[in-house]
Amino acid sequence: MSLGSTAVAPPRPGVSPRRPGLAATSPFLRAAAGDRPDSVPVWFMRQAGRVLPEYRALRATTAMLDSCRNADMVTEITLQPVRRFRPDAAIFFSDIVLPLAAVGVDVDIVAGVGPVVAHPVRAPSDLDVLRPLEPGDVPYVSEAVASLVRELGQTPLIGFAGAPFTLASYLIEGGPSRSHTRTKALMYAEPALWHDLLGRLADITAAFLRVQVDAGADAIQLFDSWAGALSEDDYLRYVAPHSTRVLAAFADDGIPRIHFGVNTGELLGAMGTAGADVVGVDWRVPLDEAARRVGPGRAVQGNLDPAAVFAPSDVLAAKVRDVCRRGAAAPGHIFNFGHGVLPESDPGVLAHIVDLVHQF
Ligand SMILES: Cc1c2[nH]c(c1CCC(=O)O)Cc1[nH]c(c(CCC(=O)O)c1C)Cc1[nH]c(c(CCC(=O)O)c1C)Cc1[nH]c(c(C)c1CCC(=O)O)C2
Repeated sequence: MSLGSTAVAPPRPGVSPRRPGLAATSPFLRAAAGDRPDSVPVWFMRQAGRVLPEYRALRATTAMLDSCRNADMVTEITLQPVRRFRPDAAIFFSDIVLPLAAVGVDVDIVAGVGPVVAHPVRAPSDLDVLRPLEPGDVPYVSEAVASLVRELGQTPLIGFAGAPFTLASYLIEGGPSRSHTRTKALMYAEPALWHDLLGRLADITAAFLRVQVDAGADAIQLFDSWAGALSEDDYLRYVAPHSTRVLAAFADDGIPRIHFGVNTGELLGAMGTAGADVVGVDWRVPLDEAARRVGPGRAVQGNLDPAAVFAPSDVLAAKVRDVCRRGAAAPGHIFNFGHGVLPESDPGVLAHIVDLVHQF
């Protein structure tokens, strides 16, 4: 398989290309496929970085996006939480804005703030910078994925990307936003510009995921973190067609596709229909109810409140068991938080949660 070519990879149903047999043995891959492994698989969104002193030490003198462009650092940071917590999957260390920077968008990640875009998208000419992403734009990604697949042994690697709506929000607002006001204003007032923008972002997202999958990623997660800001009607009209196109590009790869957003209780069915094998659920909807909303044939991922790590240990244990019990209502369940690990979390408590889930 040539990373430099645009040829479509041959289908490899249910089998990891670099690690044949993993699909049958990995609890994470089995649950994603709707099966019930002996123990409930668990990993944590944002497990790579944030809470680990060894991450902070490694990152001390390197800017966030520069660390994402260094294959050795990406490999090491991805492995750090795997060594500490022994989760059932690793998540690739990168960021949702990395592919935007790789095609030439002037974006940086400001500590404590998040992504900041120098020239927000406001007019048709602002779209010119959003050219297609080529594998050669992100050589460090294929290099890091390949070395991780060698290092991880039996632990599957999750590749990821930001979904078109969430990326569009950063591009239009110029940075993080609570209300997504400018984003919605453009969506309602200029539908042609909106669909041109989301179409370009879908292409970039699919190309970024393709690089990770062709290099050996065993699963993908599409983060539409801010889709919960939309009504179902608007989601279906303005967003779902583009996310569907991204996920459809991996229909023949035989790898699980996870689709996640925050505050998406009313969108769970729609996000599943957009082409996911696994729907990520935040902590606001109990998992048995979420499984009902997602509908048959799809697994769920979630959904412990990330703030539960600050609860007394008996309260935490009861909450973990409750999530596991309710998750059994779905065809498959992957334990996770309902959103990313909070930066103040104690790494020891995270390791304890992994043990609790495995003992369930
Ligand atoms: C919205 C979003 C972003 N990035 C991401 C999302 C979607 C997930 C979600 O909803 O939380 C996804 C992401 N970002 C990062 C990962 C790495 C893998 C992982 O551990 O999950 C993943 C999967 C690394 C990161 N991305 C970022 C950090 C922190 C940078 C640092 O250590 O200084 C990490 C480890 C920075 C970032 N990047 C972004 C934000 C909001 C921030 C936080 C800013 C801050 O609080 O300082 C954009």
